[in-house]
Amino acid sequence: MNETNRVYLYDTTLRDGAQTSGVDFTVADKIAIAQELDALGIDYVEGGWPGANPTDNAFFADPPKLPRAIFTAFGMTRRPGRSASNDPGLSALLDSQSPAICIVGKTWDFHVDVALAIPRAENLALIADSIREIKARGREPLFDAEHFFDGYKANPGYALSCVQAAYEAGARWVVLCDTNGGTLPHEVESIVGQVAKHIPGSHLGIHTHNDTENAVSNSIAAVRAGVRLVQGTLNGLGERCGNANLLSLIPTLSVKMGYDIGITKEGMARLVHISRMLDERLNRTSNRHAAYVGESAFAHKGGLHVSAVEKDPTSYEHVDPSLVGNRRHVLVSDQAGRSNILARLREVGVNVDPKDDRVGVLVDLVKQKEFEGFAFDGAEASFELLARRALGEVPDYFRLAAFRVLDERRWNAKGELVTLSEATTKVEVPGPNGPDNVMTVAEGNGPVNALDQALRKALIPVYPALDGMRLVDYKVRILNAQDGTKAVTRVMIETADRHGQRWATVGVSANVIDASFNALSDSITYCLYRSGAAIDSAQAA
Ligand SMILES: CC(=O)SCCNC(=O)CCNC(=O)[C@H](O)C(C)(C)COP(=O)(O)OP(=O)(O)OC[C@H]1O[C@@H](n2cnc3c(N)ncnc32)[C@H](O)[C@@H]1OP(=O)(O)O
Ligand SMILES: CC(=O)C(=O)O
Repeated sequence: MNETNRVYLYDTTLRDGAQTSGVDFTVADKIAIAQELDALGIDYVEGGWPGANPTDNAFFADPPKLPRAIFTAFGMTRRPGRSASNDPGLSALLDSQSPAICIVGKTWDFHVDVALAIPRAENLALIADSIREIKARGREPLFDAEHFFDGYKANPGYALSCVQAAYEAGARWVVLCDTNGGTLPHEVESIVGQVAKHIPGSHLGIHTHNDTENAVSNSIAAVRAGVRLVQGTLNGLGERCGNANLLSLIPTLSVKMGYDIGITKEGMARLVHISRMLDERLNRTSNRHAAYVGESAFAHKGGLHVSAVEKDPTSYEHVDPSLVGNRRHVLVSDQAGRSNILARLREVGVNVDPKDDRVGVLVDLVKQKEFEGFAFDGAEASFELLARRALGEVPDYFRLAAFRVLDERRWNAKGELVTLSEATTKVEVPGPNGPDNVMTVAEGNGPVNALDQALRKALIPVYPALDGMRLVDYKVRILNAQDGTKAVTRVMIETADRHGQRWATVGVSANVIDASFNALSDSITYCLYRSGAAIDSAQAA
């Protein structure tokens, strides 16, 4: 691979990513994320802005050991009226001991006039002096040319003189920033082409924002025009609409465009893990539809798609999902044909002859149920039960004879207003001498919780496998909102067992408690089926 094919990656998750609304990293988060980035093979890891806040100060005071990546501090040029050697902001960066320092500076004449309110020539001195000081102190200087594209459009000569000042003062990388995120790919490609006539591409970088949904495209356009360093963030975090998503850029630059980005095959296969790790740390729901790494990035729903994917996955997949650590999913819904059903059955270990009449019956059943309001795309356990029941494989572990739920709001002994629910269930379970009718009562903080508790009380003595099963998510959706309180509701439940295995079930009814019971009942049945609970052994118990 020749040198011009090498594109360096610079991660700014811990700095620009920290500017995302709702994101607030702890020092522990920063350490864990920096280590993941290093293990992935990112060239530069920007840790934050030493001197800007206590978290970044603590992080830079005791930075993680990164065997591979260049740990980088971010800050701004010296302030007007201060010398570079006596500027408190610059001193904080130099005190951080990080081997590389990236400083942001103005390149749009409008910002120099309005935000800094200094003569334009003085801004050039701010930039050059700061870069020279960093270099003189033995660090690698990088220059983030703020608002470069807007600046270039307004006054190309001045914008160029700013980046040239940085380059001539010794900046290893001059990073052209689309700070407001409004530049389009064709503009980026053309402007970078102009700049590359003055500063070699091997010293140019790109930093884009996603305000027109073009951050990744703009980065690609810049690379095509010659830049050899790309700044971005994990999952596209960043100020306002975010930065270029490195998790999209990495496979695109490497697998599709053939650049050497220093990421090994093993690193590439960790992309899904890294994306989810970040979401877990930030307590955010992962974007199912994220390119490459989303749960749905290789999910096939349309019957025509699945039919072809079954013959050859490349028919509807732009890359092999395993390259980025993802996997293929086949969804079952009213968009399904026989191929979806057969593929899903195979996935769960059921081998049916494709010509078996029951497959057609199951396709019709799924479509009818979806018409009634069920959604099996997302409730895979309910689909598996539906299929296995159609094949006569699921025993009747228990039978509900009746349930009743009471809700009460009252003042408790401490003078607090509390709402409590009480559920009574009557279920028929296998007993040593034939079916037993068990009646249980339980309280809960809501009707579904009370129902869940009452059912477990009845079932756990017979089926110990249910011990440790817990509800982890509960969602209600109104299906025909125009009917107001008479609307049909769909309840989706996610359950986990004590080993951390999770499964999702669905229930539908005009009555939300009834819909919840149906989803709950499927969830319990699924747990029993998977645990291999046998009715005979339950009877023995
Ligand atoms: C495009 C980007 O995303 S750059 C990164 C932006 N990120 C952040 O700002 C997050 C961290 N920032 C902070 O914690 C604070 O802003 C600090 C600590 C850096 C500075 O805080 P303060 O000293 O209170 O200043 P404040 O944030 O109000 O304003 C910034 C000042 O820097 C000046 N300034 C802005 N850019 C530059 C620059 N490149 N070079 C020199 N001075 C600059 C502004 O003109 C302003 O000066 P003024 O106070 O004389 O008007
Ligand atoms: C430096 C930076 O974050 C920007 O210009 O957007």
